[in-house]
Amino acid sequence: MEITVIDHPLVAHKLTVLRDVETDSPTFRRLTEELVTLLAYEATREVRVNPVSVTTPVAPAQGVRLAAPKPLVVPILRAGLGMLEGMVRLVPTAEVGFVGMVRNEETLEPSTYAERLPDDLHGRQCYVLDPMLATGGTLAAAVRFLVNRGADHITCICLLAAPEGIERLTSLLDDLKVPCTLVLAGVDDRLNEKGYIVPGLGDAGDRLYGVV
Ligand SMILES: O=P(O)(O)OC[C@H]1O[C@H](OP(=O)(O)OP(=O)(O)O)[C@H](O)[C@@H]1O
Ligand SMILES: O=c1cc[nH]c(=O)[nH]1
Ligand SMILES: [Mg+2]
Repeated sequence: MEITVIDHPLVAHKLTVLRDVETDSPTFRRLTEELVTLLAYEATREVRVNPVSVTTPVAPAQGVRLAAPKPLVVPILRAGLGMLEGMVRLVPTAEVGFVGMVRNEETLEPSTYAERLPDDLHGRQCYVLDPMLATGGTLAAAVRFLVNRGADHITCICLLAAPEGIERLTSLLDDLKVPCTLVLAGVDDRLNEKGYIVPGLGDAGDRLYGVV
């Protein structure tokens, strides 16, 4: 798996404010969207395009347009939903599918409670959105789900990861037959005994939408 950690002062600045326990939900939501737009610029470097010709007011010109089928953006509910606007701002013609997953806070195992995706993903480039890659179980299950449906190119966009989670994700997806890349704003120190990223930013879903 190809892994890119974005090294940019604006990303570092926004991530720092996002982490701050004093940052309120409206600001957290806005910063999440802004960060995703910055990460998406790098994450879409391999998006498929076709050559096209257009005519400018002055002369014919050669260019490119996004290829069909359209890219599919898949936020992992709940917290990944906070990343959706920032992503579709950059790729407005993308389609959007949804997967709802929650991690059991005792066992740290993910379970899927909702899914609304095209049945057939053959030939689709998929962009999976989830702010937190902690143990890696949730993201690995989501990627596996999309590949089993036929997706042939996966890009995961996360804000923060733990080194243990990246290692586990890589090993869980070791046998994947399609290209899979991971784009991140930062890699933190470790996981704590509750499976939270340290220093992290706490529970991303709760900070976006409130404690449930
Ligand atoms: O890498 P893992 O150890 O699997 O954990 C990461 C997952 O945990 C969080 O979601 P959570 O289960 O809290 O659901 P939520 O988005 O509804 O808050 C986060 O958004 C990831 O989906
Ligand atoms: O640090 C963490 C780990 C899992 N989920 C979160 O929202 N934060
Ligand atoms: Mg949560």
